[in-house]
Amino acid sequence: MHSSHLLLEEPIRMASILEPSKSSFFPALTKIVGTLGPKSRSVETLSGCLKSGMSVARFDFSWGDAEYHQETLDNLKVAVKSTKKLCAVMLDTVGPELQVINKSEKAITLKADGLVTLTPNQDQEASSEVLPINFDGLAKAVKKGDTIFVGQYLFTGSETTSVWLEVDEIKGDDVICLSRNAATLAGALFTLHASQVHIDLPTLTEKDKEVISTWGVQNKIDFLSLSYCRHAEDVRQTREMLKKLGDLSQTQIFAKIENVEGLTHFDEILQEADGIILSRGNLGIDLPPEKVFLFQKAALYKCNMAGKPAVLTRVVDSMTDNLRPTRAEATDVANAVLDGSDAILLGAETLRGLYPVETISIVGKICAEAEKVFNQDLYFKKTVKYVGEPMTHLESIASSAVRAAIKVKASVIICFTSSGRAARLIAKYRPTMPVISVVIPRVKTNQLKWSFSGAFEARQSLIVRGLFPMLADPRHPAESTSATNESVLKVALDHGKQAGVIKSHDRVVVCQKVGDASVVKIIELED
Ligand SMILES: Nc1ncnc2c1ncn2[C@@H]1O[C@H](COP(=O)(O)OP(=O)(O)O)[C@@H](O)[C@H]1O
Ligand SMILES: C=C(OP(=O)(O)O)C(=O)O
Ligand SMILES: [K+]
Ligand SMILES: [Mg+2]
Repeated sequence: MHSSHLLLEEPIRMASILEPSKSSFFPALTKIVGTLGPKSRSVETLSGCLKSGMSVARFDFSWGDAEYHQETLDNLKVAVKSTKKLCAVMLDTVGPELQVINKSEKAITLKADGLVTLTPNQDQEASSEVLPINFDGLAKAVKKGDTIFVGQYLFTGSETTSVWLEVDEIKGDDVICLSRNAATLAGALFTLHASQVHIDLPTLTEKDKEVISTWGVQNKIDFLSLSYCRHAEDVRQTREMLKKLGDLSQTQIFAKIENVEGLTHFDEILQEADGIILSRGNLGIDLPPEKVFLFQKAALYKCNMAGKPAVLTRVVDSMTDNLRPTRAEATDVANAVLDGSDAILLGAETLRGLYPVETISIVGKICAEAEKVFNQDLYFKKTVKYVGEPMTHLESIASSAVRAAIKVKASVIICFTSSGRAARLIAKYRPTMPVISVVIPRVKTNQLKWSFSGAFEARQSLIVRGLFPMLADPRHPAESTSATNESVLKVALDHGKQAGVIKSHDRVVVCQKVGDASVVKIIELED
């Protein structure tokens, strides 16, 4: 059993597999993003989600109005306060998503080998023969033989509510399709995916812009998930827009790659974006099944080398209705970690699933097991080689901190940072222990009032593998004199001890600036 991503050089003792894992304060280094909805919006459930390891909450504006999402977010804030677990907020756009309009919400039955017409005429009632859609350019975009997929929002693939259509004929603005399987479309929202077809709609729609500039601004969103990102220009335009929205100039843009168009422009998109979401729900139907794993591995590698966080979606769909993942899903979660994901995004599982808390907990446990056998040594060498020489000073410091921490078996790395850059660079080298990133607030002014930076930077590390933020007291001056360094370090150590990640006699690696010099120091605790 030899795989370069695994640290299993010796044949492992089978009995050791059965040894129970030690529980720790941090369920896993890998982060979990939960999509919030009907089954995950009470304060009680949200508290459970936070305690079991969700550190980013995703609000998907493909459905639901601003008021509904606000109620959920307000409950989340209550849960954050009572559990004392930080959680970042991600707004997910609608983008050029095609949807079936079923006003009556009556169930629609489609027969295998039956014909069904997709029409932009929304005055027509949805029925077994006609499905009205929200886009009038489909007839021009597809041709006979193309594949179109219609499924329940966040379809899991195992429902009988999704249908595979083959384009049979184009008639004016209508597209007549042959249904390849029988299905009953039940529910309020159906999305439509035309495989490998360019949809001539903007990546950021008017509705998206409105939601971002109202709901997004009010809630100071940490992340914008840019659905159906297809070009680097999509990210640049979104960035321009955010810049004009006050605090949102600090919002990070995560480009969601969901189709072949995004895959084709992946390198340029990665350069512009702050992070990437590999949206396997849609990619899994846009790509031939045998190619999905290849894109996953290649894209994660590129994100890792660029030092940008990568999020993978759709890992345990079957847990929407079940307490245990399938064997394939359980293995898939572990492989996501070994392939280099920073975070796992749960969709239907937390949104409308029966077991949101249990799902987060099980995914976290699988991630933690996989992290233990991740071949950090090989990964580290590969990354150093990729970066080449000369390294920037900061990158050299960051990689040295990780190397030192592993050599002395440190229990944590404590990294001082204001912009978050140093902590992100440490995470890039995938330390095997948690990194407490102590974000030192900086005073800023817009000539009207004073405020402190740091909150965005702290929350934005909640999506990066291994980083656990702590916001330092703003009364500590930002300049790094040795007296302030010592007092902030003491607070960080106390925080680590309270959390149970640091014990007496542990070694801790600290990365900070002393005067003008960046230093990595190793401290050994007494009691
Ligand atoms: N307020 C601070 N006190 C002590 N050291 C700091 C502080 N802020 C950053 N550092 C250290 O300075 C170096 C540069 O880190 P970086 O995150 O790029 O800083 P900045 O926030 O100034 O961009 C790193 O070694 C980091 O640990
Ligand atoms: C998360 C996904 O997308 P959506 O925004 O449609 O839920 C996905 O396709 O994997
Ligand atoms: K969406
Ligand atoms: Mg999707």
